[in-house]
Amino acid sequence: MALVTLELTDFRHLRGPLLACSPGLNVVSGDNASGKTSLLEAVYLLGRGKSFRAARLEEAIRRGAEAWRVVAELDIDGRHPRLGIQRDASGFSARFAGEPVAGLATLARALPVLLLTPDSHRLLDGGPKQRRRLLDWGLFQADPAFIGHWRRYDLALRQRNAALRQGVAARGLAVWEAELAAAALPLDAARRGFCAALEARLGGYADALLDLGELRLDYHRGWHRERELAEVLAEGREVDRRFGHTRSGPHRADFGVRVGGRAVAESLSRGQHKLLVTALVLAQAALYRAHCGRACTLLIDDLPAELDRPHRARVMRCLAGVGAQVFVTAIEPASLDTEAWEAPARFHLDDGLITKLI
Ligand SMILES: Nc1ncnc2c1ncn2[C@@H]1O[C@H](COP(=O)(O)OP(=O)(O)OP(=O)(O)O)[C@@H](O)[C@H]1O
Repeated sequence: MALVTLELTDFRHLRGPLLACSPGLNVVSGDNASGKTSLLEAVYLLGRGKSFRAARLEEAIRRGAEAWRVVAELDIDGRHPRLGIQRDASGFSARFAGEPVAGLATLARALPVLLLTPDSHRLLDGGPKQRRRLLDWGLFQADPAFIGHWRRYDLALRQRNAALRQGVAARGLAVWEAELAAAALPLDAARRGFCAALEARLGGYADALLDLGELRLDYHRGWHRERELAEVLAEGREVDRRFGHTRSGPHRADFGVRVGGRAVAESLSRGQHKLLVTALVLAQAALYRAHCGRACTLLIDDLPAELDRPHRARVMRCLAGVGAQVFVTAIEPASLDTEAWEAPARFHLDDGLITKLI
């Protein structure tokens, strides 16, 4: 799975010809505000249908224009379908292989993208939502049944929350609690298994990038580890009523990384933090490959930031070995060691104008 070509129309200030991408490394260089992050944003939008930097997609419409469009030719096991997205006055729409796309799941399957930005440290030291998303994206890709488990649980959760707010009596709540507890089981089992697989890969990448010593990934399922969820929900009814929502269950799941027995937030430098998050994303890309038998597309914004030359070289070597299509941005392309890559594509940006360097 890879982007073969990319065509941008009125997407922020980006302009230029159809871009022929490498299935391996793509280096995107340019000064500050030249459009490097915008280029990654366009690719991310193709695979996720959401931006990582703007809540409102109309913000990306070039000033003075009425719509933006991003179209790519993909390579999926030798087939070459087109994937196109646009945001115009009527909203966001997408087409894949000539058909309108109804949900984001189609985009995510067509172009699996993973992202690393200078803000990605939040994955480890921010709230649990991003970590749950990481697990669920991986499971969504790896296990066709996962989305069904997730939807069943989500529906039961919304029903119980609505019942709590409507003051439904205990007997009525118990019906949703039984369903919630049943729906929680496959979700929890899938996440637990995924965390174990992620931990196994993470150790290898963390060793290659950081020399930290023993590293643990602790999975928290979202309710007391020795209790049945139905019991916990029944006991917590009155407090849940006051809060207006369900406080226990897989929607509160999380994981944490510990190094030498200590939480990472307490013990690592910023550079080490970045390397550990990089190791986590590499582990995710490797797992995607192992589960799906294909490459995903890795987007890395400002790779050199906060890393010294030896560590940048280590990251580039690990990236070359993970078997993904990679887009990296850098102000100075010479700061990236591309020796391990065959025929990287190089793009340069100058105030939004993209040129491919030969
Ligand atoms: N809707 C838009 N229309 C036109 N130009 C836009 C729009 N949105 C953003 N820009 C321009 O894009 C520029 C920012 O681009 P971007 O953040 O992609 O640059 P960058 O190369 O990643 O920068 P840095 O290296 O500083 O992070 C801004 O200067 C802004 O003027």
